[in-house]
Amino acid sequence: MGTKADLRKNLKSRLASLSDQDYLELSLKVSVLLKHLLNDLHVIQQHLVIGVFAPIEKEPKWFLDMEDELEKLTAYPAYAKDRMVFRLAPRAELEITQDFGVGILGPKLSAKEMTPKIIIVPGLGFTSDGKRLGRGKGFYDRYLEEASVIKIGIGFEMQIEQDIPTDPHDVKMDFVVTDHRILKINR
Ligand SMILES: Nc1nc2c(c(=O)[nH]1)N(C=O)[C@@H](CNc1ccc(C(=O)N[C@@H](CCC(=O)O)C(=O)O)cc1)CN2
Ligand SMILES: Nc1ncnc2c1ncn2[C@@H]1O[C@H](COP(=O)(O)OP(=O)(O)OP(=O)(O)O)[C@@H](O)[C@H]1O
Repeated sequence: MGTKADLRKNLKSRLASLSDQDYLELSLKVSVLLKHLLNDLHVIQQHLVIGVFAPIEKEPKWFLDMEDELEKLTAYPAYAKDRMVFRLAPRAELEITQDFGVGILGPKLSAKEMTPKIIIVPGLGFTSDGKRLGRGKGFYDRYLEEASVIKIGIGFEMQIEQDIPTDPHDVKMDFVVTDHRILKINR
């Protein structure tokens, strides 16, 4: 098994090879399965705030098949003194920010800070037993360390690895959703 850095490079080039059309088709499949999982978790009936993300690069467009009611429950990552918090906002109210050092859509500073009950976690790679490889900044690992929250990793089937090198601070997912399947991790 290589290092995290090697694996990141490998996964990034795999994703870069996805055509725009495949990216959209696979995203739609991810979104359909994620919708089923969120229904099973009674997100809308129970008004559970859900931490999501504004996709960058080839992260799945998880929202393509979502119900409109979900928009009232979405909270997006925001930078706060070196750590990440979540602020409630519908997708239409996001604005471009450079707060994390790269241009990403994020909530306005006036948006209400919330503690999500469920977090949709982006990643460069996942394993079927819930390991995750992120972009190497540690924002999610540091946030998830303190939060007792249901963690749903999402990515394309091509991002599923046999194994991923981990450090003690790496946090495991409770579910991994791809374009093919919903993996429930038993821990
Ligand atoms: N969509 C999305 N939102 C997110 C994250 C994420 O991974 N994806 N984050 C997850 O932490 C946080 C932001 N942190 C980020 C850190 C690095 C990069 C990034 O694109 N890094 C480049 C390298 C840039 C550089 O180091 O100069 C890269 O990975 O190619 C993006 C987001 C919160 N919001
Ligand atoms: N719980 C933590 N406490 C302290 N430092 C941490 C913690 N989690 C991660 N870090 C630090 O963050 C950096 C990046 O960690 P790592 O390579 O595991 O990130 P990642 O999981 O790929 O990224 P991300 O979580 O942002 O998507 C490392 O230097 C690590 O020491």
